[in-house]
Amino acid sequence: MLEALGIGLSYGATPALRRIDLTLAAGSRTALMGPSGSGKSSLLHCLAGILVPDRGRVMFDGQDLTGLSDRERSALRLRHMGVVFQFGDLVPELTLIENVMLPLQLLGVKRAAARASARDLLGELGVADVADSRTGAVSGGQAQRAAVARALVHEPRVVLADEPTGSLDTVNAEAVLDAMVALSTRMGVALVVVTHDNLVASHLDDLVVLRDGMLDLSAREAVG
Ligand SMILES: Nc1ncnc2c1ncn2[C@@H]1O[C@H](COP(=O)(O)OP(=O)(O)OP(=O)(O)O)[C@@H](O)[C@H]1O
Repeated sequence: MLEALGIGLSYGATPALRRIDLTLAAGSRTALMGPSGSGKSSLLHCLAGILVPDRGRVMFDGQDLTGLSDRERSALRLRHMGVVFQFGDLVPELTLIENVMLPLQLLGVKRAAARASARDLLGELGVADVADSRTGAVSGGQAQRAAVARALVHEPRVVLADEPTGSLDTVNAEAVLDAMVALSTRMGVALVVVTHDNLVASHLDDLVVLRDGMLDLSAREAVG
C-alpha cells in the first residue's frame, strides 16, 4: 500500500536518509524506532508526502508521490492519510470538535454530518465532554485524543504518527495509544508510529529500526 523505494534525503550537506527500502501493507501496524537523529521523522514525512526525497520514490497504491505537485500530494494526503504530531498540532482558534470536523469538511462532507461523525469519534476516545472547548482549555492528553480523532475521522488508508504520545505521562500515553490502535484496527487503517518508547512499540506488530539514515536490519531480525 505504501512503499519507499531507495529513498535518500539530505538537508544541505547533512544526509538524513541514505537508501531506504520499505513496504507497508494495508492494515499493518509498524513502529519506527532508532536513536535521535537517525532519520525517523524525515522518513515519516517522506511517506506522508510532506517532504519529497532527493532520490528514490514513494509509492502509494501504485502511484508515485514524488511525481506529484505539492497540491496533488496535499489532496492525496487529505483523502487517504491521517497525520499525528507530538504536540497534536490542532488549530488553537477552533474547538476540539471543529478541529476533528476539518478533514471531512475539506472533503466536502456537510457540516451537520461532519459534526455527528466527529462527535461520535470524540466519544469513543473519551473526550465528548470537552468537544466544544478550545484546545488551550483542555489537557495535553485530551488534545492529543482529538488529534487522533482528526487523523482517523475520514477513515484514511494509513495514519502516520510522529511521537504521538511523547508529550504525555505514562497513563495518558498508554490510553491514547490503545485507543489509536483499537480504532485503526476496527477501521482497517494502517499505522506507522515513530517512537522512542519500547512500550509504544510493543502495541504494534512490526518494528523498523533506523540508524544513521539507514535501515538496521539486524535489529528487525532480532525482534522478528
Ligand atoms: N530541517 C532540518 N534542517 C537541517 N537538518 C535537519 C532538519 N531536520 C532534520 N535534520 C537532520 O537530519 C537528520 C535526521 O533527522 P530526523 O529528525 O529525521 O531524525 P529523528 O530520528 O526523527 O530524530 P529525533 O528522534 O531526535 O526526532 C539529523 O541529523 C538532523 O539533525
